[in-house]
Amino acid sequence: MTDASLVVTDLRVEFSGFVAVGGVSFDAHPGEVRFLIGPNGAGKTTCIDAITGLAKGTGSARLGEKELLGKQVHKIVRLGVGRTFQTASVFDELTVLQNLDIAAGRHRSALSLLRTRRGVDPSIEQALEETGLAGELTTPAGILSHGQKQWLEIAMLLVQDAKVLLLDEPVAGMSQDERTATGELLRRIAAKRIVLVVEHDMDFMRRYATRVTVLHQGKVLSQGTVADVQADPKVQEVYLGTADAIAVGTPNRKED
Ligand SMILES: Nc1ncnc2c1ncn2[C@@H]1O[C@H](COP(=O)(O)OP(=O)(O)OP(=O)(O)O)[C@@H](O)[C@H]1O
Repeated sequence: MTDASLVVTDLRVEFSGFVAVGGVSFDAHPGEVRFLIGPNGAGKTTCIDAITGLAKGTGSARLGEKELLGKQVHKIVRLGVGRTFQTASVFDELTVLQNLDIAAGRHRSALSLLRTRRGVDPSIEQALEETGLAGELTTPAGILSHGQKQWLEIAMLLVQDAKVLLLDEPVAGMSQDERTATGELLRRIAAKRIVLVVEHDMDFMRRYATRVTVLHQGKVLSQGTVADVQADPKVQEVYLGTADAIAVGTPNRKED
């Protein structure tokens, strides 16, 4: 839960002289589902990497009064900034509850593992309810569906009380039903947290984004509501000739 905003100003990331992110500014507030979109190589993941300390960036990325750039990864996590990766990173051989215990920094004895329900922390209980995984407590993460694994990752961030959730392509590879469930989940968790979603899926973006920043070649191409960016000729030009062009340029036919 947070009242603070994430404000990124003139973010710049270079890899051996190659400018991957060249002066990007955007902000994200609690209560909105914020999207970062753009073609392959636009710099979306690198922005998240810089905010979370995995890539060295210059400029500024502030969470409230706190500057994140230049801090070590674990210190950024401690400030409440959590992220997911394009491939879900859960422990396949452990149960859903064990994964959440680890995320919560809790060590559960073998005995209490047998009496699972009784020993569930309120924060874990809440994360399970919020992500729809309450019925999967004792399921090994490895046999969860692709969508459920992503939700487990999000649940792990929730038990850590993440104030900022940076989600890298959360619906990639999901079924239509899982996408819808994920969109609803993002809306719920965004009510009191900052949620920034990197996505390629334009239908999903148009359905759930409150505001969008479009990146292209490391720079902000367009920024605003879904309607704003859809109507922007610069955006249409960049997506022209790609599979995404139709989705950006025309109303959503599948899900509206
Ligand atoms: N560690 C790295 N070393 C060198 N170049 C990198 C590194 N990480 C990313 N890049 C380059 O920076 C640019 C931006 O990459 P990034 O992964 O941020 O793009 P993206 O918008 O997330 O793309 P995608 O949608 O394909 O994931 C790309 O040209 C990429 O090849």
